[in-house]
Amino acid sequence: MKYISENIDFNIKNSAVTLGKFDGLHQGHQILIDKVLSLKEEGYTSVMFTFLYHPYNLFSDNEIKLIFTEDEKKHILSQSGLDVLISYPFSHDTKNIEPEDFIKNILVEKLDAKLIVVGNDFRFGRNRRGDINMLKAMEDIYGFKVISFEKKRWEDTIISSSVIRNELQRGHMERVNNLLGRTYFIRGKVLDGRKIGRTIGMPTTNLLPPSNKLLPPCGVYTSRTIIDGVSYPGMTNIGYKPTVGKEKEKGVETYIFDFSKDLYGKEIDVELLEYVRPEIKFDSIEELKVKMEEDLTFGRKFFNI
Ligand SMILES: Cc1cc2nc3c(=O)[nH]c(=O)nc-3n(C[C@H](O)[C@H](O)[C@H](O)COP(=O)(O)O)c2cc1C
Ligand SMILES: Nc1ncnc2c1ncn2[C@@H]1O[C@H](COP(=O)(O)OP(=O)(O)OP(=O)(O)O)[C@@H](O)[C@H]1O
Repeated sequence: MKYISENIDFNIKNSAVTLGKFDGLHQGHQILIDKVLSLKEEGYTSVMFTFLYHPYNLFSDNEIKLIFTEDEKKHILSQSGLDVLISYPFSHDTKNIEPEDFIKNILVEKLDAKLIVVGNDFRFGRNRRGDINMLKAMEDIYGFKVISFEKKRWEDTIISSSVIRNELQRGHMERVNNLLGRTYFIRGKVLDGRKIGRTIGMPTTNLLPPSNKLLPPCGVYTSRTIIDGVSYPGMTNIGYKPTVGKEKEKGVETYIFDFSKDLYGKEIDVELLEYVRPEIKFDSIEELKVKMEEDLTFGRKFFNI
């Protein structure tokens, strides 16, 4: 997969392009991705056009945190067969582009779009004035075709990134994973912890996600860790480790069942399955150790191991 970001001087030919923010690459997004992939088989260049920063970040002090960071998104899409991912810089200029100019300057001139694949509520350009009716009205002028989809639902809920972010902030992992249609994960390089885990007989892997990664509430979760394509069950603590001297950053620490290889420096994905309990500040490491043993017993039952 070709990845284009920051650079706005690209020139792609004969494309089938899907447009949007695509945070989470959820089931609804997947319909559009599958469509451009099927058009790839017909000879089109399959493209996802998205913006590098979540559009709200530029205009509010509160950074919008993402279900999947740019790296995680690239990781998922690089395995999908998509030809090109464009993360267009989101600046004041981009925000203020008139929708007609977006169609002409970007979709037609830079992407040579022949097919434009979007959800039926897709809006774009200054004041979100552009929509599928505007795109359809320009089909004959520019020689492209618009393919639009009804918004996919899960049970009674219309799936969207905002709904999933909301559930994630409440720690409703099963719901998050159902809405996503994939398992939420945190990708990162394994860091050195304080190495206290080893001394209490529980070696763990520590990840420190970037500040714009949306994490669920602090607490213990059942998890699966993907290492070199192999999935290992475990128990993950999300939080600040208050018992052993509070960390400044919210971290992701995992005990993997029956695993003893050294993982320092390795890139892993930690998938979260279910919330188990809150993170607790214990009065002693001994009490923490007892609780962690209980977590592992719970986990072994959960995974049937
Ligand atoms: C399953 C699990 C549950 C944990 N629960 C808590 C907790 O409730 N409170 C806490 O302060 N730390 C908790 N921790 C973090 C421990 O403090 C940490 O594993 C230990 O101090 C070792 O840290 P180190 O890897 O930095 O050496 C938990 C860790 C795991 C793996
Ligand atoms: N449930 C869905 N079913 C089908 N298409 C969808 C669905 N949700 C979004 N899309 C389409 O996927 C593309 C990317 O969507 P985008 O990420 O911009 O919106 P979203 O997932 O609804 O997020 P937000 O909650 O931030 O609006 C758009 O073309 C959008 O219309």
